[in-house]
Amino acid sequence: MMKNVTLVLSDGTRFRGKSFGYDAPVAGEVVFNTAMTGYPESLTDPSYAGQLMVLTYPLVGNYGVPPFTIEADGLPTFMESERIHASALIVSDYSEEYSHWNATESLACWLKREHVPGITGIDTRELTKVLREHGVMMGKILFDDEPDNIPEADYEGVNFVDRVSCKEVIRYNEGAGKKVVLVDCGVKANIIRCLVERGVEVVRVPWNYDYTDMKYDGLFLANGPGDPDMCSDAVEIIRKQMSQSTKPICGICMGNQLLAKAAGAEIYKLKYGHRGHNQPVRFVGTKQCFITSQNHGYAVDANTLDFDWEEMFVNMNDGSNEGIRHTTNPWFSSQFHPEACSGPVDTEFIFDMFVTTLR
Ligand SMILES: NC(=O)CC[C@H](N)C(=O)O
Repeated sequence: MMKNVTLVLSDGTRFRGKSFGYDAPVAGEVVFNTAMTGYPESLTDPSYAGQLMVLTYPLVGNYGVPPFTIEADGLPTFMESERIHASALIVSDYSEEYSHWNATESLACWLKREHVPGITGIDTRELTKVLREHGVMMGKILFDDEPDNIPEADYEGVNFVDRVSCKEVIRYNEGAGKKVVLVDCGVKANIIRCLVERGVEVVRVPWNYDYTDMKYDGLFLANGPGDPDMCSDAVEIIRKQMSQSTKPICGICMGNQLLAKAAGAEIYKLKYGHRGHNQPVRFVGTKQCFITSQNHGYAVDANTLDFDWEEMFVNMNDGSNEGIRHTTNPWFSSQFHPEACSGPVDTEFIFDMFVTTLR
């Protein structure tokens, strides 16, 4: 029997639903994602740490969950990390039946095993309208048969990157050729896969590791959860690296924000963020538009970029920054996810640009 639950937003708005995942109350930042598919990838994306993920696509669970297998290179075959990072999943209509060639279990089983609450029967269209008007809010999932005795969650003041980053150095593709230091703020596996596939050696280091005395050919700044202002240690190290050499640097999402901060620019919080598979971005200086996969709540204030930096991509919906580049050095980054997983793969050329600059 599914238990009755209530989702309570910080402005007091309530939504009634049923629990289909792990039965436990939870609090976090409520954010919506407009993608039609990709719940295994999104749930395991470490950038969702601390967030209750609302899917606007109504029917969820109908293709089940792929197996958790690990490849010879140490990366999961179908997931973006070792576990679910989102604090909960909120859907309109959970499908108990599932069918897919690669499914080995249901979404409900997976959520239960990973101790992650999932709720269904929520009017996600109404909920999304509330979040769009008000902006993202903190929220709680409460069980009707239990008193509200969980503490309010904090989001902005928490260093989620420190929680999800690796704790020691991990190497992939050793001896392959050009060596890339990957700063793990909460890296998605497909960023590593995209680098490994292009024949580079990847040295994955914790977010606050000082790599500036190491021997390597390029620096890659990964995605990660929470407020980039929590990562000043990483910013200082990037700044040190930029003052020492003109080695190539590339960043994705949190990586874009950290590179911008290292360059002296400011970050602000978007009203409700960009999460989904169909965010249009324009490649500045061209008439090319790409449909991109995104998951971020903060953005770079392009007006605060120094004279030797410029915008590389701009969001065509709201004009916000989607990437920056240095005017002379091979330093650039994207706010969107060129590695997809899930979402369109049209911007994977960012990895080619980076690997070309290494050579
Ligand atoms: N996917 C990411 O790297 C997200 C970056 C940052 N946590 C944000 O929300 O903007």
